[in-house]
Amino acid sequence: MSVARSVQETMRLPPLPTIKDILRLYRLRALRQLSQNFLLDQRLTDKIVKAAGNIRNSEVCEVGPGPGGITRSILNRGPSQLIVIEKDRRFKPVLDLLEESSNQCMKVILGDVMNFDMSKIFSENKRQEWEDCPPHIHIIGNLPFSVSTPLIIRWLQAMSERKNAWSYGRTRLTLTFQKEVGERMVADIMSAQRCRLSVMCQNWCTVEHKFIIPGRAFIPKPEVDVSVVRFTPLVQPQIPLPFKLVEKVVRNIFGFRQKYSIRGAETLFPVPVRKQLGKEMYSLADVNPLTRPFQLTIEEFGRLCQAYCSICDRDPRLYKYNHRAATEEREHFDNLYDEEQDLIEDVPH
Ligand SMILES: C[S@@+](CC[C@H](N)C(=O)[O-])C[C@H]1O[C@@H](n2cnc3c(N)ncnc32)[C@H](O)[C@@H]1O
Repeated sequence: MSVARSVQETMRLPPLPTIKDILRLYRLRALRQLSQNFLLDQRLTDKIVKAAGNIRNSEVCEVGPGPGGITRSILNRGPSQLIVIEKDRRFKPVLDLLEESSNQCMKVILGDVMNFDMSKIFSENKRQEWEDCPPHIHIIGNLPFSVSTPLIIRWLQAMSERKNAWSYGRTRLTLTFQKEVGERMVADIMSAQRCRLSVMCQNWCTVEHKFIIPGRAFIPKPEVDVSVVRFTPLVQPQIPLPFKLVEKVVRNIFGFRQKYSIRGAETLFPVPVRKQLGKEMYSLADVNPLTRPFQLTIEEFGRLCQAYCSICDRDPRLYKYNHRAATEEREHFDNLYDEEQDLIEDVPH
């Protein structure tokens, strides 16, 4: 019998707080005041944890445990360690009770997951080389939608730099998102949902849309349904370039979703040279400028990013150009290139 199993069998977890308990605990009339949607149905919390894969003897970090529904399902599956990171200190007493019953398997950390550095929280012996199998470390969470989407962007960047939890190797993530966001993350080319998020997620990860939880399963019920999505970082991203650079090119190209993709690519450059450099970028990349953004494969985005780099390496000031910057900064660039264009045109051919 494994150590994890014997620990699990002696564990007596306190019952999950009921809706009434939560209302009483927080002296609330309505749960809506907490701006959170809780999952108190154990069949569903078990299903989320199962979607993460086999976590027995693994180290797990749960983000946003709240009253601990998913936490219980994690503990019941026998991890060797569970660290939970919760921002709202009102959940601390409930989580402390769970910690006490967990045979020292669980640790509660009050903190904001957006700025939390996980590069030291797991055991050293769990580290794996990036090229090896993913480590026996899992991150699981049902966070508010307003947190989970910016968080995954931040974490994709951390993965690309092998920082944070990804200093341990290709740590897997199982998270919930608003259904439409989850569908965008896995959207293929030509699909209506294909967007910047699809390209960014799929460039660094294998993304699996596991299942949908109807909004009515949550308390209080959100207006939308919820997707459970699992991310496994790729050994080699399809576009092996810095995150910020890829993000900039993909964001600009999707800036005009229904237009020819070259229209968005042109906004990477100051107005006076925009048409000319946009054309050069597509020619260098050997991509048809009349494709729409959602028709471009990640490989084509990769060639466009490489072409953008070649153009900027010739004139590194271009790397700094941002067509969404404050008017003053943008105009500075536009005037600069306007004057230079005049000079070029004045030179006799
Ligand atoms: C939607 S509730 C879900 C709670 C629980 N996981 C469940 O499924 O019932 C989200 C939880 O995330 C916590 N949370 C929100 N923002 C957070 C952040 N930035 N860092 C850590 N926890 C956060 C909230 O306090 C809340 O407990």
